[in-house]
Amino acid sequence: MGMALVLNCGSSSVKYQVVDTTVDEPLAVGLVERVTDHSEAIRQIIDSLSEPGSGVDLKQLTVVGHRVVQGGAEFSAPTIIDDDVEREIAKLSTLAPLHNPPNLAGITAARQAFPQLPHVAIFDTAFHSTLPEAAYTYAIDRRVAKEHGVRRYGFHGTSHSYVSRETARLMGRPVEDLSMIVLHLGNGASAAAIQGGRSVDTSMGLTPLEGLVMGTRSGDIDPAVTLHLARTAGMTIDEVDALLNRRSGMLGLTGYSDMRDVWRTAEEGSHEARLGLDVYCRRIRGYVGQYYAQLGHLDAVVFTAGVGENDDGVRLESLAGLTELGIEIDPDRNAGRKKQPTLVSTDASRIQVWVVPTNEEREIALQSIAAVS
Ligand SMILES: Nc1ncnc2c1ncn2[C@@H]1O[C@H](COP(=O)(O)OP(=O)(O)O)[C@@H](O)[C@H]1O
Ligand SMILES: CC(=O)OP(=O)(O)O
Ligand SMILES: [Mg+2]
Repeated sequence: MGMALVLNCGSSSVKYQVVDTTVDEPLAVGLVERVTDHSEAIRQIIDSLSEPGSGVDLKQLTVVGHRVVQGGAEFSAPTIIDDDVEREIAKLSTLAPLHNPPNLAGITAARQAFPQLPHVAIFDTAFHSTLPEAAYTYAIDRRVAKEHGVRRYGFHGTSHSYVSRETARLMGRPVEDLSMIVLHLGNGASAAAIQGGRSVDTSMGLTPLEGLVMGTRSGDIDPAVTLHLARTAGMTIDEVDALLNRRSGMLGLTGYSDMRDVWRTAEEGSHEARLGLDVYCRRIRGYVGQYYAQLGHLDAVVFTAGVGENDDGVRLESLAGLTELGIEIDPDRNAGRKKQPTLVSTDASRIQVWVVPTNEEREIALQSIAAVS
């Protein structure tokens, strides 16, 4: 039992929740957008929670839980934060350049605001620590890989873990008996193959750049694209980094990183927007096929996060044409945004397709409270 303030500090936003384990709904939930200064954002959050009528008594807090994206090989469990842990998280920033720096800024500001409380880091990478060696190993010189820690880590683990357990519960079967593919499609996006509740493959790699097409990130490309741009276009490493992480994906293809804008312009007749959607959905379909083959048996495909929960067009198009593989969406069940878990496959579909809203903040709260109990 306990009460947690959860901070999910992103590159441009801070999401927060106050969670009491004895209550299903959060006591407070919010989002501060267009954040440039995380100390300032956290001060704003604390001010608004301190107001009478906020529904929260901050004196009741027992822990502050922080989302940290990259935990590297060091962290595979919830970790109580001290100065050493903060330094380790800072060192891992090169392996999650859009994420660990804001995560850390949030930790520093919150430790100053609540010095008397324990602070716990919950890592995106932790759930993927079960990846088999063959799934996390890149086919490069193994001495170079070992010396520089080059391997696949995987991200969005808190979401993949929560959503896979929630899906098993909804299907009325033990998660230990199920094989599923979870598609976390937010601004960042990743697929995970989950067997018996354990992650056995995932599309993000050393950093959150690999895999699916995302809002501003390219996902999979030939690594020689980087070399080519450096050699023939004279781009620096930092320029290529910014290109692939910040100016690619849907933004690079269509001019918009938000799927609502992409659909709108596609419907207005933009060829680029329509092509962007085709590239996005084709990549998802490819990963579903790949993970289906790796798992050998599949019970469910699950959509979650901003795009997965809200974008019926992406769901429909990415799983189109898979009836022979036992995957068939029902267009009527699929239609619309899903605020609640929803079965969207036909009754004839051998493999169930679900939309299950994620709740990273609640999961972080529960894990943080457990870590200090
Ligand atoms: N109604 C909607 N229809 C289609 N896409 C949506 C809708 N609402 C949100 N999205 C998509 O969800 C994305 C944000 O997803 P989210 O999971 O909140 O991302 P993050 O946690 O990375 O900020 C937006 O960029 C947008 O593409
Ligand atoms: C790891 C990652 O890509 O996170 P987000 O989707 O929040 O950007
Ligand atoms: Mg997210």
